[in-house]
Amino acid sequence: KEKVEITKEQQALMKIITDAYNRHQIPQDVAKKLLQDQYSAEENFLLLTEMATSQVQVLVEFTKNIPGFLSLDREDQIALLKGSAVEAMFLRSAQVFSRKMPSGHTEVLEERIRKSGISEEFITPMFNFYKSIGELHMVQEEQALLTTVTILTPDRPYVKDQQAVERLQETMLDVLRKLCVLQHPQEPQYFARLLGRLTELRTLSHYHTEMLASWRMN
Ligand SMILES: O=C(NC1CCCCC1)[C@H](C1CCCCC1)n1c(-c2ccc(-n3cccn3)nc2)nc2cc(F)c(F)cc21
Repeated sequence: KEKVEITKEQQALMKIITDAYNRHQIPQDVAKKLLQDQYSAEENFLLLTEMATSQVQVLVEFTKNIPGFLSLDREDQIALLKGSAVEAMFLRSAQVFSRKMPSGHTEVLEERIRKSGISEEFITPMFNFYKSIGELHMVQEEQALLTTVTILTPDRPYVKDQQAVERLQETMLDVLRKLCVLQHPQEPQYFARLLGRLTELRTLSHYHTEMLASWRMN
């Protein structure tokens, strides 16, 4: 069995990305807001647009800290951000939902989201995704690297130099793979499960436009 070891450079890379990921949290905690009050479908829709907008700004700031990202072609940087914004938003929502909360809070939060105005057909796939992320019990380094791998997806629309993005993504995947082996030694398939979530994430993100269009306003 080969000894898996994270190099000094990979350690430094992971620290930069994790610190940036933790620094760029959403300003006010939306989970707390949703637990405090019940909002109308219109208010929830507005809250979602506000959260999604601030999340995009957070995402732009975060990508500036991904070593090598700013060396990519400028237009490719924009194509990667545009292509990953919705996935990053659902991934962050899943991580917010999976956070350890006082008992009973997650159930209330789930109920508030179920009743927020999202149409029925999207509720199940969305919560299936949230729960499958929760079951992974990711450490924060894994969360930060998974978001980074999602942003550095070479086959987004309009990306010109896919090789350059692929090289960056490979670098991140190598660190993430080693981290998974070290963090979850009993589960050799953990890394593969983690990447499988990205497929589920992409599918969920295809519903995004329809989810907004079908928001049940009273
Ligand atoms: O604010 C949210 N997510 C943000 C976005 C940025 C980063 C942080 C979280 C929302 C929220 C807006 C108010 C109503 C109720 C939902 N949220 C969502 C969500 C629901 C639907 C959508 N849709 C996307 C297109 C159509 N629907 N996106 C996110 N899941 C959540 C899970 C939580 F634990 C949770 F706490 C909130 C969550």
